[in-house]
Amino acid sequence: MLSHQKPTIAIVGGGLAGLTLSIGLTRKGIPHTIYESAAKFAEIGAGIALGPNSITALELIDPRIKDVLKKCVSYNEGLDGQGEGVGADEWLDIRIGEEQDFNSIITTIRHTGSDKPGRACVHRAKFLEGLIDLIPPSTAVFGKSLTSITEVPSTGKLSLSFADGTSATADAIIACDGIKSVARQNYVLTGPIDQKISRPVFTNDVAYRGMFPRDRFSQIVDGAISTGKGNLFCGPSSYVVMYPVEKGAMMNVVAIKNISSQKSQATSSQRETNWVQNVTQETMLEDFEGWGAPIKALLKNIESPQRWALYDHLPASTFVKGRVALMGDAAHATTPHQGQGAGMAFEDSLVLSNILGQVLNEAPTQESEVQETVHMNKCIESCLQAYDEVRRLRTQKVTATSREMGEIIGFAGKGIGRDLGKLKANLDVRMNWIWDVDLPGEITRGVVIARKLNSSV
Ligand SMILES: Cc1cc2nc3c(=O)[nH]c(=O)nc-3n(C[C@H](O)[C@H](O)[C@H](O)COP(=O)(O)OP(=O)(O)OC[C@H]3O[C@@H](n4cnc5c(N)ncnc54)[C@H](O)[C@@H]3O)c2cc1C
Repeated sequence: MLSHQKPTIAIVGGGLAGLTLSIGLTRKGIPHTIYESAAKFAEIGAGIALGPNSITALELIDPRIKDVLKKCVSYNEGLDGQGEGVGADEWLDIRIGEEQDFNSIITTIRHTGSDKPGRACVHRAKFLEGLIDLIPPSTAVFGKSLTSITEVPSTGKLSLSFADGTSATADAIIACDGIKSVARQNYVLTGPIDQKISRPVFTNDVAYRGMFPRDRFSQIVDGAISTGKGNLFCGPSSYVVMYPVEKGAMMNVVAIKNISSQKSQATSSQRETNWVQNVTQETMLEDFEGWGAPIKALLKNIESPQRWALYDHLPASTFVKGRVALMGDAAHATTPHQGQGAGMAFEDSLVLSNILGQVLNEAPTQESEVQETVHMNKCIESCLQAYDEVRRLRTQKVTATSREMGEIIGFAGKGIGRDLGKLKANLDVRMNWIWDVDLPGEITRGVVIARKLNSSV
């Protein structure tokens, strides 16, 4: 009797998607290797907000992530270490950012009816450090920049070629190589209609980022903005969001401007071919003319400002080709307006690691090595198809509604504009479908689909 063959899985990219998938696969006992192009795992020193769905996904991927979060998560001020207490359901205060009426409140967006706090924020680099500790040693190989994927008919394996001239083989490839994904452009989406879909699309939004020690922040805004919770200020075609990170020691600030109406020299898309540009403070401040003094003061205190062009993806017809799947930003990059890009990557990791874990582990042993390979490959394909079916529509809806969110909080929402009553009515409920997802139910749905596909001839 043959022993049961375990597939080898290649994860391309060790960002938040690749790392959480690796943790999930490890928990399910599925061997894998991460191929990362950089010399080490790295994240930028900015904050990231995690919705209730994101926290649930992380905790279900591996309960040890709870401990990682405990060490670095920040909740609204006054809540205990579990994020419980008065105001635990609050996500963001939405306020007017313009000089006139500065700081007047439009609404407080809340997440009600769940045990998860409405707001949880982490410092990216610190959170990443904690995740790295959960990856078994020798799981990752660095300096491996994927250039192409090919099938090897003689062995039934997939071959990964890297920029340094080396290659590797695997039974399945999960591409977590980010918004500019090579796997997306060169392997999964190569059909005639995929040219535009496979590449990132400039959304006409640009972002500026700042991080301030809490006391310094209070001094700059002269106490006008609370440091105890998340605040989002709205302005014309723009918004500025800020929230505490590092247990309240630091304040993360992100200022976003939609520049589609700035027609000065060339079209905005022609101008934003550089993803990150160094700009002068004057250029940055021009984008926030007419804003309240505390916001302008914050922007003035961002040293060496950089302007990040924001991109997302048009909806792909599939995330999967054979035994290669796209995950995280490689599959469905989104604007940050709903704070859900990483959250969707965590949900992907949870669903995919569980489908693979359950369905691969229950596959019956075959009589010959050849049959074993054929059966295992079919099983992998079924799992990836099921992942695609469960994850594609939800994640693409997040990308679409995120663009809408940007318009709404920039006073340009269709049928909403500057009507504060309509704005409140929309914002109060728009996140619920994202936050209230039944993740265990989604896993079960995926497993059922995979089993069904696997049993069909
Ligand atoms: C301004 C801004 C604010 C945001 N705020 C939030 C927020 O508050 N909440 C939230 O949930 N999300 C937020 N996001 C989105 C979030 O940052 C992303 O969705 C998330 O980081 C995607 O993770 P990823 O692992 O899929 O991709 P990435 O982080 O891009 O990681 C890709 C990895 O693959 C590697 N790689 C790339 N190409 C190759 C290759 N060819 N071969 C091998 N390795 C490769 C890279 O080095 C990298 O390590 C925000 C995004 C922006 C721009």
